[in-house]
Amino acid sequence: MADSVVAEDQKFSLKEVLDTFKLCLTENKEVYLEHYVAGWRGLVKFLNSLGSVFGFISKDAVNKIKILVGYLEGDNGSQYVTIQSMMKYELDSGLVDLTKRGNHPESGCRTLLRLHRALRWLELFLERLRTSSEDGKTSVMCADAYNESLAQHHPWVIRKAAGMAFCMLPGRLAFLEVMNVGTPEQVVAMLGEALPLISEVYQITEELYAQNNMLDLP
Ligand SMILES: CCCCCCCCCCCCC/C=C/[C@@H](O)[C@H](COP(=O)(O)O)NC(=O)CCCCCCCCCCCCCCC
Repeated sequence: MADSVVAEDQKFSLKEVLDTFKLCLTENKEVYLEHYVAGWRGLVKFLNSLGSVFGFISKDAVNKIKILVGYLEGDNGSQYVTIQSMMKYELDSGLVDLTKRGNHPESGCRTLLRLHRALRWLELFLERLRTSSEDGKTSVMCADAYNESLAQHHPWVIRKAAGMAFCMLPGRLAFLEVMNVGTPEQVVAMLGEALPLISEVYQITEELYAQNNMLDLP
């Protein structure tokens, strides 16, 4: 993918993603948009390294990353430092389509909500991977995590395409290897470190959207 947001030749490392999620929270538990987006960039790198069947998924993620980077680097970038400040700014300025898509189809809030839902999938999937046995099937772990989370927000045709892509996932060992951490035991240990961070960022964001009645933004 010739894309400046996620260059193809960059190698994925789980450590890098872990580090970006570590940077995500401010002292008073707000979520830095810059690091959140950087975490997603790292994950997309991983997805790209798995092959072109996942292209339609990474393309959508990259589009959403680009929208958010556009805001971060735009004239009102200072309003987009944290998810909290973004939400306040967009709501106060009437920049969010709350019930149906209209003048603001690509608000930061609705765009980030899509990635946020995908973060729940990631959390569920990585937890399955972490606790799986040697003969565990990544395709099944991935599909179970998806059905429990993101699938509820996707129409039939996307669910179907996603289901087909999952079947192309490498087996557990090969999968752990692409993470570039070391032995399977070391990957499992690092997942154990990464998951609470991902989970905390997810929970904080989820509560924020819930408090503002924005969990169903169109
Ligand atoms: C490792 C295998 C990767 C499987 C990825 C599982 C998620 C499957 C998602 C399928 C999304 C299909 C693409 C289209 C989505 C959009 O319709 C839909 C709605 O957007 P809209 O309201 O703007 O229309 N978009 C979304 O829900 C956002 C999807 C974002 C998916 C990002 C997935 C990144 C996966 C990263 C893999 C990392 C693996 C773990 C490594 C440590």
